Amino acid sequence: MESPAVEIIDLVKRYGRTTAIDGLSFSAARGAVTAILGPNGAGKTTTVEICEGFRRADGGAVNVLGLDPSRAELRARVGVMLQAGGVPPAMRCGEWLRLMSRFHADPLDPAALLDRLGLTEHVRTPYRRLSGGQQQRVSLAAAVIGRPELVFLDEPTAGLDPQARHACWELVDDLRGAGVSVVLTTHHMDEAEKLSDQIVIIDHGRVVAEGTPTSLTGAERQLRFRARPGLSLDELLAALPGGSAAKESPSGHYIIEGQVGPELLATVTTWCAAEGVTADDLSIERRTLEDVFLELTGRELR
Ligand SMILES: Nc1ncnc2c1ncn2[C@@H]1O[C@H](COP(=O)(O)OP(=O)(O)OP(=O)(O)O)[C@@H](O)[C@H]1O
Repeated sequence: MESPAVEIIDLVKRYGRTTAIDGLSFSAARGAVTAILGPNGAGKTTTVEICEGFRRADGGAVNVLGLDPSRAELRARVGVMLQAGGVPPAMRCGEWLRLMSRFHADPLDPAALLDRLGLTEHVRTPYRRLSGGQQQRVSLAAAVIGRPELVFLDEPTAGLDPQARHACWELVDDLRGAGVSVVLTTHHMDEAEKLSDQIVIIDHGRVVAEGTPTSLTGAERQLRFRARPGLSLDELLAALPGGSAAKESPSGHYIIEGQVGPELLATVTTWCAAEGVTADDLSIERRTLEDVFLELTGRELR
């Protein structure tokens, strides 16, 4: 049987007295997009850098395309987009990409790739003169130029404007369409939900949840609305069908769960009217990935 694109078993990584990765295990399937999510400092970049062969683990096992990440033969088969840098500052981005393409047997056309990522007018611009978002796009292009079997993208859309984000999403979709395995990290929950087949949420160097976007968010719908903070939900709960739940989270945002149908909707709006409040932005929708993420990893800042 073919090995997964990435297999991580009981991974441990320490920096001095900090245990950054603490027994992490998950697999990323071939031909799929796997998103690694987690709060700042959760261990995403460390994990990806170990998979890329840039860092050594202190324990556990990592296999990339069935091989140890340090194996030189992986360089031609794996594309890597780093969170920052990696490009000589004085190098023009067109030149850089042409140079990168020469390391590969069957590269993509550098000019077409730059065009796709909206960089054509900057081909002669030295890397250091590009904006942060443009530099990101050059790094993304360099990661995929060699038609890799597997691509690691560390926060590929951080700092990108909406147009560039969409171009990046399309590129990731095309990679999947071409059978490429993609492992990415992101802080954008909408991006993870939209792009990925599999999501792994990590915190404190361990997996706290994994699954498809739908298996994580569940199929059940919620009723949500905004109103003044501090409404007393006890009376509302008493009026709702048994098995319903009501909470205010965060302040001024109300979420009602249960049999979300006409009866529940009518009860909530009638109750709001009796309280003299208007239920703003009232909607019925599934839990979002962000809800799940915050429930699992908490609301404190890291
Ligand atoms: N080179 C290093 N030396 C010492 N500690 C480090 C080093 N790199 C990371 N750490 C620590 O390891 C932990 C995990 O960091 P890592 O960068 O992997 O997290 P992350 O999930 O990628 O975070 P972010 O979302 O902020 O990019 C953090 O506590 C961080 O402070």
